[in-house]
Amino acid sequence: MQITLEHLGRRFNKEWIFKEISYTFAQGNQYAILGPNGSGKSTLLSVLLGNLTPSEGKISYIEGKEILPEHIFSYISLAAPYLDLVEEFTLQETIEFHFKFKKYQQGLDADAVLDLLALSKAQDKPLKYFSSGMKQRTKLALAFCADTPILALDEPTSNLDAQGTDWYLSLIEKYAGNRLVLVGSNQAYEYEFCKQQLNILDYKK
Ligand SMILES: Nc1ncnc2c1ncn2[C@@H]1O[C@H](COP(=O)(O)OP(=O)(O)OP(=O)(O)O)[C@@H](O)[C@H]1O
Repeated sequence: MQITLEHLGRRFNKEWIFKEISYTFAQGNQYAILGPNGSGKSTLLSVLLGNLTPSEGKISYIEGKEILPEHIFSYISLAAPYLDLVEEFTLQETIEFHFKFKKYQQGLDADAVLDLLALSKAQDKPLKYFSSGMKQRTKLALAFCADTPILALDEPTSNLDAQGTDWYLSLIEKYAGNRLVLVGSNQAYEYEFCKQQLNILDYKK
């Protein structure tokens, strides 16, 4: 999978969030998208993932052949604070529902995802009774365990304690190696492993 941006820009009303991004993201690499609060990290991620259209420029997706932006969602796993889970579902139902639409990474199944989460006692609990940290762990596990070439993580350790952060870093080692990883962040410990870094502030005009 390769994502290529040519002179990409996005604005809301008259405010340009970023302009003139020409950049190539390639599979097997990890990219940190950096910038202070409100600078546009989530906006850029949303454009990269086909959830927002660019205001100018071009974005193309190549996976052997060109993929149309309207089809790119099936190549992506996203974990983000603004992504809602179905609160009425139990953890078991959440996992089963998610993997009706995405394939498991090789060697994984619903039990393995539960083991990975280490929340087996909460297996039959509706997510509305989960703590914010338990919900964040769930979102991360679903994203890491799905077999998609693109893994997008916006503020991946939000609501996680120190143990949860270590757990997240262990998932990066196990399940991110051969994917195109995008991390929107301003916390060094959650993106330090990213060899490529792109700062939104370099694309303000
Ligand atoms: N739908 C929208 N309509 C108008 N303005 C928006 C919209 N979405 C985002 N913005 C604005 O775009 C700018 C960038 O927001 P964005 O959420 O991308 O920043 P961020 O870098 O991810 O911030 P944070 O680190 O706080 O999560 C902000 O000024 C925000 O108010």
